[in-house]
Amino acid sequence: MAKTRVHDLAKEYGMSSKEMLGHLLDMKIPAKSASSTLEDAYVSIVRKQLEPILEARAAQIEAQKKAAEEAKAAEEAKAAKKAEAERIAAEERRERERAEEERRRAAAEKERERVEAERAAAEKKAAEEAEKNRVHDTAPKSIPSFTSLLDQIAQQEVVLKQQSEEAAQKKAAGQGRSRRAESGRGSRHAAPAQGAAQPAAPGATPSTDEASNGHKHSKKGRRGEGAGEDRYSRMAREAEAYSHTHPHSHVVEEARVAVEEASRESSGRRKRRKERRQQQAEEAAKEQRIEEALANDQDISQLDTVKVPQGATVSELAELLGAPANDIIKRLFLLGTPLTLTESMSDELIELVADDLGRDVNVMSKEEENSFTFYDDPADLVPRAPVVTVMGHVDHGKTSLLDAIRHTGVAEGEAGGITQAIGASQVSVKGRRITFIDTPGHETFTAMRARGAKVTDIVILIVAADDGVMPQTVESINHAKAAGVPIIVAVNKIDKPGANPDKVRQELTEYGVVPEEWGGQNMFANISAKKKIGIDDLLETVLLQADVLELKANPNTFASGNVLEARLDRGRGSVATMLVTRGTLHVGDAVVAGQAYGHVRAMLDPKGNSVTQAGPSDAVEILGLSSVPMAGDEFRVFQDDRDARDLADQRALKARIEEQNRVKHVTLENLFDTMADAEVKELNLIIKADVQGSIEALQDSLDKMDQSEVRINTIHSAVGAITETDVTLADASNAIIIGFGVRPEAKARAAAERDGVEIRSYSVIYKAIEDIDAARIGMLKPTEVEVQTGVAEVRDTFKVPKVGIAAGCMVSEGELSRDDSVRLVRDGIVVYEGRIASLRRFKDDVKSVKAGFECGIGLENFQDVKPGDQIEGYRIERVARTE
Ligand SMILES: Nc1nc2c(ncn2[C@@H]2O[C@H](COP(=O)(O)OP(=O)(O)OP(=O)(O)O)[C@@H](O)[C@H]2O)c(=O)[nH]1
Repeated sequence: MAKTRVHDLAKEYGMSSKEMLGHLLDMKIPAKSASSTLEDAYVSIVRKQLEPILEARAAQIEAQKKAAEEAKAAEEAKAAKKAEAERIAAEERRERERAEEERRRAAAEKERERVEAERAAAEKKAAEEAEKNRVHDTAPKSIPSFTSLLDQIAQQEVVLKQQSEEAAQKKAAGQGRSRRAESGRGSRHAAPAQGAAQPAAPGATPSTDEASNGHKHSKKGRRGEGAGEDRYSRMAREAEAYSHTHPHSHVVEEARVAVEEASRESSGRRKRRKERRQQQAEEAAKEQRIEEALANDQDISQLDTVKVPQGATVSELAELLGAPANDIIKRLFLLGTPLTLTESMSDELIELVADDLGRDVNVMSKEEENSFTFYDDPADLVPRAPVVTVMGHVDHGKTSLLDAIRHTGVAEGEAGGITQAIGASQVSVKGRRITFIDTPGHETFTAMRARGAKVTDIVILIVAADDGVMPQTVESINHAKAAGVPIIVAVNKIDKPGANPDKVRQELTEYGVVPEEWGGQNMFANISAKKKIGIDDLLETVLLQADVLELKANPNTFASGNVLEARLDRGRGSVATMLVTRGTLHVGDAVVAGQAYGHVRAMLDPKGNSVTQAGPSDAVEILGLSSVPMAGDEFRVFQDDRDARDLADQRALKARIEEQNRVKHVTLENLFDTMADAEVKELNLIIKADVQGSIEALQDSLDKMDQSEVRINTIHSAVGAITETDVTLADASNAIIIGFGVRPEAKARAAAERDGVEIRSYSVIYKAIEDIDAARIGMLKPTEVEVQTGVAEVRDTFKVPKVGIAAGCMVSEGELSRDDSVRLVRDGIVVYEGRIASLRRFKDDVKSVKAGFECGIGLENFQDVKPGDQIEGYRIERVARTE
């Protein structure tokens, strides 16, 4: 059903998420935060209820909009009116100036005419006088001479010129700047234009005009006068005058605002363009992600989800979500879980905070986090062998079936008849290969079996015909179904009297496993693993199922796949069984698997043959890794050695930080429980084992224990010897260290003694479970306690008649007694557990040897002693239970 998020709905209604959440609360509709989703039914209720509110809001918004528009229009009208008034005033002023100029010019003309008339009159009078003098032959002394008259005229002309120049200067004072501002027009060209501002005097003589303009103007300039004032000059003058008279004019202001707006718009456009480009790039990237996800059969609905590693710190989460760390701290505080930046968060907290922020997160386990995604062109894919896992109830015949398939005697060699680690084998049927992953069969190995189903293509469910469907049969079905792996049923032990294969078929239908012949999906084969009946038929069925699945992979690329099992081998170091799922793995390749890194030094196929390469669906054991990866870790080859090393280093660093944080790890659950039940006791454990399978088996059993009174916390678990770091961690967190098939290093033992940390070692898983259970009931009131007696270091070995190989030792700690139980430890791994066959000092049998003395030790039924080994002595002391 389609769902709508609260914040989307809020946005649609133009309200904040908070407001919407308030409405939802009023309507009693459950919604936690802005990102909570609402069912369609709720959404329609919300729409109905919010209708009146919406209408009122819409009306309000409309009214506001209208008022704003009206105010804007009024403002505009006012501005226009003001501008018009100013324009009219400017026009009037210009008109006045023009009239004044006209008047001045008319006066000057009148004056010139008067002077001209006077001059003419004077000339006439002078001429008459001269005629008179000539007639009377005497020169009258009182009559002005012609020269003086000319001088008089000249003086009058100077006055006229001065008047004219004054007028011109007055005008020029207002025009000078605008002329200079006039682009492409020099002042020499603009100057004649000022004369042209007045109506040109048709009768004006060149001399008069030149006199008024200082005789500087060219003919061209004078021609311009006739065409009226230059347009640009006038505009400039007007603008200048306007800006002077109206220094804060709204027009100027409006222009400035308009320019700003325009530039803002252009930067806004740029921003929008950039955003659009970004959006397009994001969409393209998303499309590609979707294509790749589809090609890899992934869930595309998860693409917008932020991936957060399990145990992320507050600052890491902030960075991943792109949210301020303070914001997250605040939210955590409100949730009642105050954490600092460097403290890690539980899965629930991460999800709660992210939900609060309206984000989708996927809290990834280490396995998921370390997984790689590859994309192959379909053209590069070629058919590959099926990978098969045999599952079923204990003793229904898994080992016998694998044995029958391999024609080897594995079942007889197995300690206690229980397969304890994932191995792999490969068989060839009709020229086609099938890879088998050998999963363990006891109930405690459920976790590992689940992983077996994950890496496999087909599950063979083995059901004993005499026993029928049992609890682990059902579990196996569930695991296979959860992993989406098809099930082929092998009905075993059909050789037994009373075997009823059809009854098995009938029972299985209840669990959705229906034979093809009955119209179902599952292929069935009746077999006898012991008598090797029907095995070929079963294998052919497997090939048939593989054909249906059309299994393919690209072999021509760098290799990747999964670690099936890994352990620390005393001679060879880290040994890992890898299943190649893609590409081809070569000797010499740089590999990263979990935190382990290294070059493939050597490769062995399931038969123990040395090989140089392994392709898709091949399982190989590889040597050369720096440390022991975890079963289930993904591995991949890097072309550049440095990349491989960097990735492994990063992961190791991250793991260390997480481990440090784990001690102060807080979960909501813890918090609530502690508050609810202050009496709750906790048993903290650190589990170290020789193989990952043992850890998972132990953990699985622990999880099933009743933890209502005592909570069992595994604060750390890993493959390898018990180290000083483990003891430090145990000390800091008040934990007990459980060693399964491993022993503490000398430094670790010393630290444990110093700090009072308890280390308990086991070789049988059930014993460990039993002890922990006992501890849980009585909060560690064990009936048996192991007491360490002494430790001897093997310096040399020698042959002793009847005893075999004996060890020349130096007792380094305590006192070793003849009756002590012992274990032989090599590189932190328990190689042997048993008793002392002989204890001697210089050929004499002795009862005990103290620290600092040499001795010869022979072990019961064990000859493989090597220099450097440690022999640890211990006694089991019984302690009476007090309850
Ligand atoms: N009669 C008969 N006995 C069988 C057959 N297959 C296995 N068995 C016996 O059943 C017992 C259990 O067989 P396993 O192969 O060890 O069974 P498993 O499921 O591997 O057991 P775990 O490893 O303990 O989970 C052994 O004693 C086998 O000899 C069969 O086809 N017929």
